[in-house]
Amino acid sequence: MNRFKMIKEVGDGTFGSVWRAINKQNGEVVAVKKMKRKYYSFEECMSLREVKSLRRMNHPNIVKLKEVIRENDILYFIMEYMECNLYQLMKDRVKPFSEAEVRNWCFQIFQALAYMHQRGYFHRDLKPENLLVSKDVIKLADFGLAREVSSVPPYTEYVSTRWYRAPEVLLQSSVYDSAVDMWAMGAIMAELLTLHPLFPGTSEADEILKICNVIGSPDEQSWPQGLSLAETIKYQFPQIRGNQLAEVMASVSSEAVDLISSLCSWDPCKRPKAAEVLKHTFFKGCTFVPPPVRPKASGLPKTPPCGHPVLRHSRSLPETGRATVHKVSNITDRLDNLSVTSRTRTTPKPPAPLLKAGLGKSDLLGKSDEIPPAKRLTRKLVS
Ligand SMILES: Nc1ncnc2c1ncn2[C@@H]1O[C@H](COP(=O)(O)OP(=O)(O)OP(=O)(O)O)[C@@H](O)[C@H]1O
Repeated sequence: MNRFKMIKEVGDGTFGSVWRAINKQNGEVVAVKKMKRKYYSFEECMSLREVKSLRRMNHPNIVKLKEVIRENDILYFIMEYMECNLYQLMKDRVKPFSEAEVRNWCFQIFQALAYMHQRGYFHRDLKPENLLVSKDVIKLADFGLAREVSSVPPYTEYVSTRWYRAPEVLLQSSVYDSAVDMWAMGAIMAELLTLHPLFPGTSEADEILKICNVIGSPDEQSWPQGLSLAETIKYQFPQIRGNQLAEVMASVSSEAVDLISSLCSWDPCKRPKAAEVLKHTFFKGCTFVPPPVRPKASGLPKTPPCGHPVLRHSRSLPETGRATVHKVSNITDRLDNLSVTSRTRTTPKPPAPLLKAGLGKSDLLGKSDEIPPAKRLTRKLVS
């Protein structure tokens, strides 16, 4: 790690602290995520979800993992550096973002989601803190909870931050899919447009209550499977008609409200897929160019806002034409053979316990909301 000069801590999450650093060899500014627990073998690091999923992703709106380094049993992720996260941008704002800004960010994120969902992954912990921004480019980060769609349920571990957690996860369904990311995006979009979290539950039970208050309680018509899930865990939904989303979001366009209400549908099957969302009228005028067929345009200085062809590789690679193509494929190669450096100590260490994101216990059954201690201290518990 002495190749890197640590400049400043920029983030402290449950699993790692993130630093802005400089690669002394080439002067590149990078983000170094230093994991909090120790890793005693190379295999253990390579089986981490964050490594397994991120190394397969090569999309302009997914933060790039450049290197994985294990040194003295400490694991470091070297990532491309981003200036801030969406929560930081929101918390000091008085005036909500314009719809044009929200449209530009969300269009990019839905492209990243369409890409990863089509490749069989879903994120499971979408929240403003995990959406990183540099200028007008936004990228998905923190793949610590990402899952392969093809992985075999039941999914029993604690998943996602409560305010953005889909109802099927709150009701402890052991089978769920990429629709959980779509729910979270509905809540995030609404928060961006109003600067208030849409469902700021103080516990899991309160989270469901907050959802009912906004979209009304589910019934046999809107979500029959949800009623069965509730019955299984002996949970009784409050009977609430709910406000209209349009009332909660008074100054927001009808297109935005329509999209948010379809994303925040009780029934996961009724939520649109990311690829469908890109065609929603809210994104009218935005042009989607799927990554594999993007034109090799001359080097664009930065990610263009929606409405322009998307070719963001050139942002970090200021070459033009053929040279750009060459560099991009180098990056792909590098991702395929992601550089993993491991410097082990000679003294053997006992095997570390497997990384667990948490347990699936719920306060809906009178049990505590088992959130890792660091999460308890976050804004998620502020009502
Ligand atoms: N590539 C990056 N560039 C700049 N800042 C970053 C980068 N990656 C992460 N951060 C910052 O560090 C914070 C924590 O990072 P991350 O979410 O990866 O950690 P974590 O331990 O997995 O967190 P969580 O508690 O959400 O599980 C992020 O919210 C962000 O502000």
